[in-house]
Amino acid sequence: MEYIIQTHNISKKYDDFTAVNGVNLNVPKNSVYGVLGPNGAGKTTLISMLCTILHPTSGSATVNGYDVTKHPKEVRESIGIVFQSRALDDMLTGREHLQMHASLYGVPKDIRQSRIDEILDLIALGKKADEFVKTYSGGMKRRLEIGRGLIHHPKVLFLDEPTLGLDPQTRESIWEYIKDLNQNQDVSVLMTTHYMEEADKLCDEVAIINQGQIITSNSPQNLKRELKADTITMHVDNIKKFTEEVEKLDFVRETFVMDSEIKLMVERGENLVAELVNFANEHKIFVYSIELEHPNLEDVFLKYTGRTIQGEGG
Ligand SMILES: Nc1ncnc2c1ncn2[C@@H]1O[C@H](COP(=O)(O)OP(=O)(O)OP(=O)(O)O)[C@@H](O)[C@H]1O
Repeated sequence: MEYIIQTHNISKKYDDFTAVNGVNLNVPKNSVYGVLGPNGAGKTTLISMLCTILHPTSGSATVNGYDVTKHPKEVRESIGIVFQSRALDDMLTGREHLQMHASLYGVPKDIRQSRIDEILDLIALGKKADEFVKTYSGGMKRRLEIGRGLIHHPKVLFLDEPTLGLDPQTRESIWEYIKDLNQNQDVSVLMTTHYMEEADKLCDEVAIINQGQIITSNSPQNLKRELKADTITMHVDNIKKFTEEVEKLDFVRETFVMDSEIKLMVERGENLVAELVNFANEHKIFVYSIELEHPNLEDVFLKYTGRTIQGEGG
């Protein structure tokens, strides 16, 4: 596997406080990779080191094959950065922001105009491209910031909390946009988030970071699978009898009965739905409905840290 970002025991101390503690990351090329963790976990510190904004206290990292401490210039040329702090000037237009950035990032003059048009097309600002940023919606501003990070065709885009503070609808449109960028523009994306749903929808792989350390990493799907805790909820006509019978089955780990519904904790629930309906029929029990739920990334976080991610002030 080819990796676009690799870190080897990278650490950062602020005086005596260790914000990032011996992190090893392997980010596959052309993936969307999520660094997940509560506020203060060390996410921003970690990506700041990868962007050459902060110097590691120890350990090393490469981005696009370049060492972040030995070849910071080459690293910077390889990356686009969209950080949390909004840095748009209300009194400039979207196009002017892109013009400024293109010149800052040394996009050659003869291709600057076409590059700006290309990015404007990509971020779909439409007529708003020539209006002041102060008239933009939250989503438009975020798209402009992302477009600005792409003006010099970086290989890697760093996104720090890309949808922080945005409403659910705008958030979804940014997600689609990031996915599209990754798939159609061959941009690898490293993003931080404390929104589990965001990581689940967007990321090919995630690393869960807590108190400066990676506690686990894998695809969201595998992380959830590892929990082995699917829930099957059934609504049946004779709950008492069904509960008695179903509790005899080996694959049923636990049951919870609520009114006329029973919740069964099982592993790999997708293989058991048909079996449970047949089982009920064999016992002359009518099934009104059956529903399968997989655990979410929030459950994964809870398992590894013993607390919820949002409980940390997210
Ligand atoms: N310049 C600094 N000096 C001292 N401590 C710092 C500094 N910057 C960050 N920290 C501390 O390091 C820890 C990690 O901070 P960091 O910003 O990397 O976390 P984060 O996971 O990005 O959190 P958030 O989601 O809130 O941005 C926090 O406890 C923070 O208070």
